[in-house]
Amino acid sequence: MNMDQLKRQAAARALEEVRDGMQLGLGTGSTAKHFVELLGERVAAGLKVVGVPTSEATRADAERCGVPLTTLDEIDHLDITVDGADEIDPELNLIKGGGGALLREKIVAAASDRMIVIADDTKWVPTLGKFPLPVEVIPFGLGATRRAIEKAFAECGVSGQMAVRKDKGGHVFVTDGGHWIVDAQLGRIVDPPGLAKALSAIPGVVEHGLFIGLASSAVLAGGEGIRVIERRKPKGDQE
Ligand SMILES: O=C[C@H](O)[C@H](O)[C@H](O)COP(=O)(O)O
Repeated sequence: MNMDQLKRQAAARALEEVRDGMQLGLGTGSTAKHFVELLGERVAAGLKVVGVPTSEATRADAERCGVPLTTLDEIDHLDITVDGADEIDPELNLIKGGGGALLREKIVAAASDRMIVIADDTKWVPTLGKFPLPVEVIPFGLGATRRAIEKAFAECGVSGQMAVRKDKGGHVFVTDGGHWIVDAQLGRIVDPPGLAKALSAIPGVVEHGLFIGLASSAVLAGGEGIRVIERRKPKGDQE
């Protein structure tokens, strides 16, 4: 089975949790796209749900697949968000934002009763950090923001190269929110909750790709089948 088939399997397993009448957060990326497509098939067969997309790309996919959409202004909570991840650790802390959608993804995940992370099992890591950590920043004053980020890294016992993300054409990548992304090659993040807190406190940092205490479960598809890992601590508990 190839990687794409594994991603689709994980998406199909998460879909089993969806019930009629649910309000869903729709993640972004190649794995979440499978979920939106499979959800669209269920909607066509009569399932009644509404979704809040976490990016313009997912909005377009959902519209194409016939999934009815709403916003967090029109509804007051989401039952489940299903989203992919770039790395998942045994505490179900995540690195997200490889596709640049981390800000909306985090807003949507935080508004959800449950967040189910779907992935092929190569995303499962003992320690976060091999995948470059995306930090979404305001372009104004970027030099000062970068220095503050470096200081936060040092205080949290990590260091590494930082680079402003570029698109395929070599232009600065601009997020759906109109911001830029700095990717930091940290290697090994020893204290993800501590680093998340330090980055969130920096003016100029809009959001970062550390998702701490947000995932309720992870569905990992691998050569030997599907593993579902439940979070031990309640949602929002960062200790
Ligand atoms: O910004 C993008 C998201 O955080 C994605 O969920 C993450 O990058 C994983 O994407 P994929 O399923 O394509 O590996």
